[in-house]
Amino acid sequence: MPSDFKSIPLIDISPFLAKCDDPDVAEDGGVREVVRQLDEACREIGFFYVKGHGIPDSLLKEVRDLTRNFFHLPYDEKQKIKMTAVTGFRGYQRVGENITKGIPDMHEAIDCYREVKPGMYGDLGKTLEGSNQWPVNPSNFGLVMEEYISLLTDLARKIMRGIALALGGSPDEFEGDIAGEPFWVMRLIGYPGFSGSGGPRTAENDIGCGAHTDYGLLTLVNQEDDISALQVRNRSGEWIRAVPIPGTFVCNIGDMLKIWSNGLYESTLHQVINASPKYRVSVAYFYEPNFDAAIKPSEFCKEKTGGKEKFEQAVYGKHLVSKVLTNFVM
Ligand SMILES: N=C(N)NCCCC[C@H](N)C(=O)O
Ligand SMILES: O=C(O)CCC(=O)C(=O)O
Ligand SMILES: [Fe+2]
Repeated sequence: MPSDFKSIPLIDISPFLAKCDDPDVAEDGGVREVVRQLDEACREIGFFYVKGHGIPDSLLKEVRDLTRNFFHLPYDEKQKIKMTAVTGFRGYQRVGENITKGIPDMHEAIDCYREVKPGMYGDLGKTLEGSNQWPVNPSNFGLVMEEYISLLTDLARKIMRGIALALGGSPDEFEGDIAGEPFWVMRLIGYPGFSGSGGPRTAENDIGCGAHTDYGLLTLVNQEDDISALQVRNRSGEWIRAVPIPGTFVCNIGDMLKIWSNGLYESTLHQVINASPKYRVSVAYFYEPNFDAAIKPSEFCKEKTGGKEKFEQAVYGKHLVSKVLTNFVM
């Protein structure tokens, strides 16, 4: 359960990043302070901002600019990389194609996943087999995105080392069988501005992305600097805004970390409503377990939470595929 938080904390992770791969990482004072802040944010909220993450501001902006420019192209151009079951659900989906709890979301997106080669995970992986579809214009689109993905994969792996320490484990708790071969998902998302001309606002025309939790371990959202649209639900059901803080990522916990920590950390409900007249883009990167990892409450988290398993084991890839298949009707 999240608490009745009213705002989301900002954590400067630079002291931790400097030491996170050292064998004696847990002994450093600066590291311990970052770990304490991570623990508090993950227990009470499931969301936090990070700064001091080392990803240049210029790259964060370039990725958003490429995304925005693509969505501003005519539909004919965008549908050249259309997402279908045949493309392994990779590619472009238009506004209203993604569905959350039965209601079409008011966003368009390009969905990307770590490559899945034919037969790689047997039947489990079939749905997502394929490689990503990048727009051909501008010609560096795919390269920039792949560079970004590789930097974020490394950053997320490091933050997960901090989270492992925050839970009271060893730093490499999530490496090996859990996330030694991390799957990742990335969504380039565009939310049309609210025009006010389509009549009164209803759930059907208002919600950029309906209330949901994320599926994996840790999400890093690169959002627009000047539009506040992402909202996070606290214990009383109030929606607290994750107002943009330029140069930061909004991070949040996914379902697999909730299970692994036996509920010590929560995957918190969130939604997106773009009430501004301006078009909003965001780029959400999801750091996930190994595709075929079976995730269950860890022994030491179980001990800390009364000794009983609160959640059943889940195979990450199965969880993801079941979501993908209900997010789109095709
Ligand atoms: N890979 C992640 N986490 N994607 C989040 C998308 C959330 C919306 C989706 N229709 C849903 O209902 O889950
Ligand atoms: O656009 C955002 O700020 C968040 C998007 C999100 O929650 C998601 O794609 O899972
Ligand atoms: Fe989300």
